[in-house]
Amino acid sequence: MSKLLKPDLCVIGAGSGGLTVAAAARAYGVSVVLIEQNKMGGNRLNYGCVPSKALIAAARQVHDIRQANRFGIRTSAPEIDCRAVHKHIRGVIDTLAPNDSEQRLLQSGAQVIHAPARFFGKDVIEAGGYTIKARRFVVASGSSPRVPPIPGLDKVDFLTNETIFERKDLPAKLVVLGGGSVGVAMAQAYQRLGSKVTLLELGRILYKQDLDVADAVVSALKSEGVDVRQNTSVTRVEKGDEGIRLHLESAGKASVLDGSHLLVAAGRIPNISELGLNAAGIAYSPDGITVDEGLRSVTNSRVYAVGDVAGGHSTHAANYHGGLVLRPILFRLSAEVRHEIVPHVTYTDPEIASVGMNEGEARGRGIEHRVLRWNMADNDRAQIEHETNGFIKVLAGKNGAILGATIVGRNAAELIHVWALALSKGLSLRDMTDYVAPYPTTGEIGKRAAVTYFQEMTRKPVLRGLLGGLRLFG
Ligand SMILES: Cc1cc2nc3c(=O)[nH]c(=O)nc-3n(C[C@H](O)[C@H](O)[C@H](O)COP(=O)(O)OP(=O)(O)OC[C@H]3O[C@@H](n4cnc5c(N)ncnc54)[C@H](O)[C@@H]3O)c2cc1C
Ligand SMILES: NC(=O)c1ccc[n+]([C@@H]2O[C@H](COP(=O)([O-])OP(=O)(O)OC[C@H]3O[C@@H](n4cnc5c(N)ncnc54)[C@H](O)[C@@H]3O)[C@@H](O)[C@H]2O)c1
Repeated sequence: MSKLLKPDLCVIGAGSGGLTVAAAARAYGVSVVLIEQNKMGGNRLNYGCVPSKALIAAARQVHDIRQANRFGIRTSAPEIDCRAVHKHIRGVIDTLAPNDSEQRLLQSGAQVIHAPARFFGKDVIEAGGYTIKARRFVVASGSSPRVPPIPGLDKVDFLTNETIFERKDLPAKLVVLGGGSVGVAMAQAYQRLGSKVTLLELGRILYKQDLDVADAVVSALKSEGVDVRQNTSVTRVEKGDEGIRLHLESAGKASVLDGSHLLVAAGRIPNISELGLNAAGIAYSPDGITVDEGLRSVTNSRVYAVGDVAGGHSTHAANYHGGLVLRPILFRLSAEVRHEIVPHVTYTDPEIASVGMNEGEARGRGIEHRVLRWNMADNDRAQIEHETNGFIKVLAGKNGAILGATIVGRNAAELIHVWALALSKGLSLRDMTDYVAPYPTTGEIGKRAAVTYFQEMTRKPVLRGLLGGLRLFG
């Protein structure tokens, strides 16, 4: 006999999206039941952002040591202690875990159930011996690694983001399948740590980025020794002498590639199949739960969806979604997702950070634009730091409107903040020149790019004539 709970709000999933909703709702005193079937903190803490960035940080240290001679500092080749690297990754997760813990939610007054949740009606969920009838539901069930239907893949061992960070040893010959944000970052990190990495991509690497942006990363990967193969498909996988053998096809030519390990980073699938969505009349597609602009299910008005299951692709998108759905749920206010203000980052070196439209999108949509560009090589701080690989591209619309910005370079994600704010607040290129930038900083590239928008104006004969006239007055 299951116990009946009747909270105001029931949240499925304790990842970034679900935790944001649950914690904020509790802060307003709303009764909340949160259901999580696996680890608190979801993908971000356990299998995604945190462990991957911790690994990348370790790999960056190795790279920087190898590059130290640029500053006149001689070092010997760094020795990598894989167990200690794993301990560092684990340590970061353990340090951050209390923020997402059950204890913290319990202290806030939420009830946490550890079990798979499933809808059994329009407003009923069952989980772990409880029946939960809530006024509103938020589905924040996230996504899982997509495993492509490659013959033989189901018969060999392969790694995904859910298993690779658990390893205490280094894959000797790592094959990475998929050249999206995850694949490229992992390929570079493992190569830096000492693996021999091959990166396989069906189409082009980082296909959502402009070609010049993606090329900056491809060149960096190649220069560091990663074997990058684009437009390459895997026709079959089997066990091989070294661990795994992949049969490849590229431009009509077949070849064979042996590796010790295979990392599948070929995209994500939303976690919807176990939720009983049909029983609740919740419409869905292969992309996730079908929601309106306010993230409400288009077919069940009691239900909202946030994060990866609602088409988000990042922790910050999940957090943003989480904050947004509280407006209608708690205050009966309207809400609308502004997709154009959500930044995207690829954590390679150089890093790629963007917000708003890129050049390809503007062209594809026939939107009038100008590209304002400033190279890292023309920035004093970048020269000082020997980090000259990269640039900023700002997309200017009519009357100095900002359509988007993409930054390529070390710590680009830190530099995109101001552009994310600009898009969020509707600032103009004039605004982006109208502040004092500290010198020497790489952030100056943004202001320099924005200034180029006004260069034509300084050459206008009318303005020059006016200046000449003013000089006559002494
Ligand atoms: C390798 C990697 C690196 C990444 N790095 C970054 C990064 O640096 N920055 C960034 O912003 N994004 C990054 N992302 C993306 C980011 O991790 C996700 O977008 C984010 O975690 C999504 O949060 P979420 O709350 O939607 O889902 P999740 O974090 O996936 O949480 C969903 C939770 O729901 C639970 N759940 C699912 N179904 C049920 C059910 N039926 N009952 C109960 N519980 C259920 C799951 O167990 C899970 O804990 C990365 C992704 C990967 C794979
Ligand atoms: N900072 C961030 O916001 C951040 C950082 C990392 C990841 N993420 C998110 O995590 C998610 C997962 O990233 P991802 O890189 O796995 O997915 P992705 O969809 O970005 O890229 C997957 C790539 O795999 C390729 N691919 C698919 N099948 C293949 C096959 N059979 N052989 C070779 N290549 C194949 C695709 O062509 C594509 O380029 C994305 O939604 C991403 O936005 C976000």
